[in-house]
Amino acid sequence: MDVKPVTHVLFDMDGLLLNTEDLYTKLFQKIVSKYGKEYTFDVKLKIMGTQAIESATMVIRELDLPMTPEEFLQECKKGENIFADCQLLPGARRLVEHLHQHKIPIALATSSGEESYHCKVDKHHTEFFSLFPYKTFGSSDPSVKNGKPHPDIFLVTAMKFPDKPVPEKCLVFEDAVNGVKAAVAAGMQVVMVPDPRIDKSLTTEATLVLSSLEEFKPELFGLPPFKD
Ligand SMILES: O=c1[nH]cc([C@@H]2O[C@H](COP(=O)(O)O)[C@@H](O)[C@H]2O)c(=O)[nH]1
Repeated sequence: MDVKPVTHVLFDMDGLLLNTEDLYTKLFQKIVSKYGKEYTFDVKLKIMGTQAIESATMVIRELDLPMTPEEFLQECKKGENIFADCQLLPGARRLVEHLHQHKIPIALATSSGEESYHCKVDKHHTEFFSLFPYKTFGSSDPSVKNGKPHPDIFLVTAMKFPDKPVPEKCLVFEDAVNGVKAAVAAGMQVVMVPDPRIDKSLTTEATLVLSSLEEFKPELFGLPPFKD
């Protein structure tokens, strides 16, 4: 594990900061059940981290659904209140507040669109996400030409920092294989906190693999250590 010091930190959102992946599974299963299909983890694995229209296109193709991506996204929109009471994942608050207190530049880089972000954040997490001065919403940001696993979203987000860090100085936190691939393609180091169902062989591109953000030691990447 070849670890280099970093100065800027970029966070994925779904499945990394927020426990929305189980909710996505419930939402997608509800939609595909109408066609007698099962939203398996194998299918989910391919879709996690991709942008809305790509997610819809892939699930339709994988499960052979008789609908257009637009129709699928309309169905998702009808069920989006499922995200309203989502929770922060263990370790997320402590890590983000710690970096904020130590004035480490941080940003949010989620493939979700801005509208989807608000469904997840507005009820309980506005104050927490106000700690991120820079945010990129892949599904609704035209400057993100290609979604994860392409590097665009992380390169676009890094350019939002006034001091324009080089990719090597950026550390990405991700849960999805597509997100890790995007970070590596962007030339950034990446800490992966994968769903336990993800096969170990799919985590080898990450700089470091943790089972929870609670395990993270900032000093490993030259960041200020936790006091406690
Ligand atoms: O079961 C699913 N998980 C995740 C996604 C997609 O993964 C992205 C999660 O964004 P991120 O991990 O970059 O925060 C969202 O765009 C969402 O559409 C999905 O479609 N289905």
